Amino acid sequence: MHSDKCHVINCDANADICLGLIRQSLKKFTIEDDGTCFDGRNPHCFVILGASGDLAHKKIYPTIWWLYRDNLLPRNIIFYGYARSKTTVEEIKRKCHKYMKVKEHEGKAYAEFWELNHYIAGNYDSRADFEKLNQELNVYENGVIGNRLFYLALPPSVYEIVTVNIRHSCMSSKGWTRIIVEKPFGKDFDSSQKLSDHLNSLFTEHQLYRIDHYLGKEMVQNLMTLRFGNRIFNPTWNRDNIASVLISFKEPFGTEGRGGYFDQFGIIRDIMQNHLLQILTLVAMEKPASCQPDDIRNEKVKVLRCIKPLKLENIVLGQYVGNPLGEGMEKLGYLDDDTVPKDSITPTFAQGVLHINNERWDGVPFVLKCGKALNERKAEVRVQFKDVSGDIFEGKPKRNELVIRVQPGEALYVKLMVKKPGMAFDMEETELDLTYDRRYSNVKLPDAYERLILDVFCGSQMHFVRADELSEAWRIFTPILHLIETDRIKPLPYTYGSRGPVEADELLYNNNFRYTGTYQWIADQKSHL
Ligand SMILES: NC(=O)C1=CN([C@@H]2O[C@H](COP(=O)(O)OP(=O)(O)OC[C@H]3O[C@@H](n4cnc5c(N)ncnc54)[C@H](OP(=O)(O)O)[C@@H]3O)[C@@H](O)[C@H]2O)C=CC1
Ligand SMILES: O=C1O[C@H](COP(=O)(O)O)[C@@H](O)[C@H](O)[C@H]1O
Repeated sequence: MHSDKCHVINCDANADICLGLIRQSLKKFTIEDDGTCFDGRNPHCFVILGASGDLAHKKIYPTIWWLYRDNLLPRNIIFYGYARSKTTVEEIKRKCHKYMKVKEHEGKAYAEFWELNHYIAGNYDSRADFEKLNQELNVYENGVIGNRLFYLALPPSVYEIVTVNIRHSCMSSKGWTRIIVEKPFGKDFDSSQKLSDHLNSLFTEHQLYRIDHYLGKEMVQNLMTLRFGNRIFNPTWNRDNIASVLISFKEPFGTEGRGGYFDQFGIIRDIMQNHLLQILTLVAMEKPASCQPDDIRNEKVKVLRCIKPLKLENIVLGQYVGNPLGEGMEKLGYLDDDTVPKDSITPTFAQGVLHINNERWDGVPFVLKCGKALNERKAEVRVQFKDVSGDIFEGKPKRNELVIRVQPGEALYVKLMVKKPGMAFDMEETELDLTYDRRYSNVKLPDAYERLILDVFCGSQMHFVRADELSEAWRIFTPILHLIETDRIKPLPYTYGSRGPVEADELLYNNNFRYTGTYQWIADQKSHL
C-alpha cells in the first residue's frame, strides 16, 4: 500500500498537485481547477493512447511506474492503455519490463502498479470505441468528480481524429481533462498552425501540454536559476561580453530501425527546431516578471520574435555514410538503411546560426548543432566570452567559456586562466567545476518525463510549449526546410562515428567561436585529504 509520505519535487507556486500532495499527506487534499474543489481521494484516470507502441513501452509506462513507486501520484488512480492491437495488460507488462528498472525490494509495489492497469482495444477513428472507454472511466469514477489525463503516444496522422473523439466522448464531466501531445507538432508552419487551430477548437490552451522532453532535463531547468538566481552571470550576459553561444546535441548512433520515420522529418525537425531552440530561448530570454509559467513563456516568445528565419548561407547540412572501420563492426551509412529511400537528401546533421535582433544580443551568433551517428553522446551549451581587452600577459589568455553539460553527466564548468601554480608566473587554463555526481552524489535526478508528467498532474505549464512559441519556432525554420526540399539541397557526407562535416567547424569559426584545442581536463584529480 502507498504510505502517507509525501515527496515534493519540481513544485512551482501554482502547482496545485504539489500543494495537493502536501494536503494529501494531511488527508485534506484539495485541487482547485476551473473553480472546482476536490478531495484527495478523487479518482484520476491516466489514459495512454498508443499503449502498444514504442514510446509507451520505453517511456510512458516506466515513467508512471516510477511516479507511482515514489508516491508522487494521487492515491486514487488507474491507468488505461488504448490502442488498436488486441493486446493485454500482461503483454504490455512483458514488453515494458526491461525499461522499468524494478529493484528487488519493489516487487510488491510493482505488482500493485500493474493491478491498476487496464487495456482497451479500439480504433482511433471510432466514436463508439471512445464511448466504450468513457463508460469504463465512468464506472471507475462511480459518479464522483474525476480528473482525466490523456497521453497521445501516437503517430501525428491520428492526432486530429483522436482529439475529436476525446472531446466528444471522454471529457471529465466535472473534473479537469488534460491532453499531453508529443512532437512532431506538424511538419512546417502551416501544418503546425492547422494542428494548433484544430486543438484550440477542441480544448483551451490550459488543457494542452505540448511536451518537449528537453524542458524536463535537469540542466535545462537549471538555466533560469543559474542566470537569474546569481549575481555573477547576469551583468556579463550580453553582446558586450559574449562572443558566441554554441548549443549542441550529438548522438553516437544512426537512425537504425527508425529510418522510415526519420526520413520524413530530418534532424532539423527532430532536434533543432524544438530541443535546441527551446534551450536557446532559456539562454537568451530576458528575466521574466515572475516564475509563473505564462510570464516565462511570454519572454521565450519575445526572444523568438527577434530571430529572423534561418538562411541557407548560415547552415551546414550533413548525412552520414558508412564506416567500414566502425568500432567492432562495420557501421552502415544512412542510405544503406533499407527503410530510407536510396536518393534521400534528408540531413542527419545540421549546424545553423541564428541571430537575435535585440539590444542584448545584436551581433552575437547562436550556433545550433545537432547530429546522429557522431563520435559521442553529448548535449551542452557553451557560452564563449570575448577576448580580454588590453591584454598585458605574454601568451594571450584563452577565452573564458561557461559550459553547461546537459548530458551525459550533468555538469557546469567555467574555463578560466590562472597563474600556473608554483614559482612560475605563466598562465594556465583551468576550470571552476561543478560536477553533479560529485557535488550531489546523494541526489537521484529524475528522468525528464517524470518531471514533466508530474507537472501535468500539477497543472503547471512552465515546462511545456505554448502555441505561440511553436508557431514562432516554425516561422524561423520553415523557409529553410522548404528550400532544402524544393531545391533538393544535398547534404555533405560525413563518416559514421566522426565529428560531422569539417565545414561545420569553419562555420563555427566564422561565427566568432574559437576552439584552441589547448584545454586539458584532468579527470581523476587526487584529493589531498
Ligand atoms: N565536470 C566535468 O566532468 C568536466 C569534464 N570535462 C571534460 O573534459 C573534456 C574536454 O573539455 P571541453 O570543454 O570539451 O574542452 P575543449 O575545449 O577541448 O572542447 C572540446 C570540444 O571541442 C570541440 N572541437 C573539437 N575540435 C574542434 C574544432 N576544430 N573546432 C571547434 N570545436 C572543436 C569538440 O566537440 P564537438 O565534437 O561537439 O564539436 C570537443 O569535444 C570533455 O570531455 C569534458 O566533458 C571538462 C571540464 C569539467
Ligand atoms: O526527441 C528526440 O530525442 C531523442 C534524444 O533524446 P535524449 O533524451 O536521449 O537525448 C532522439 O534520439 C530522437 O531522435 C528525437 O526524436
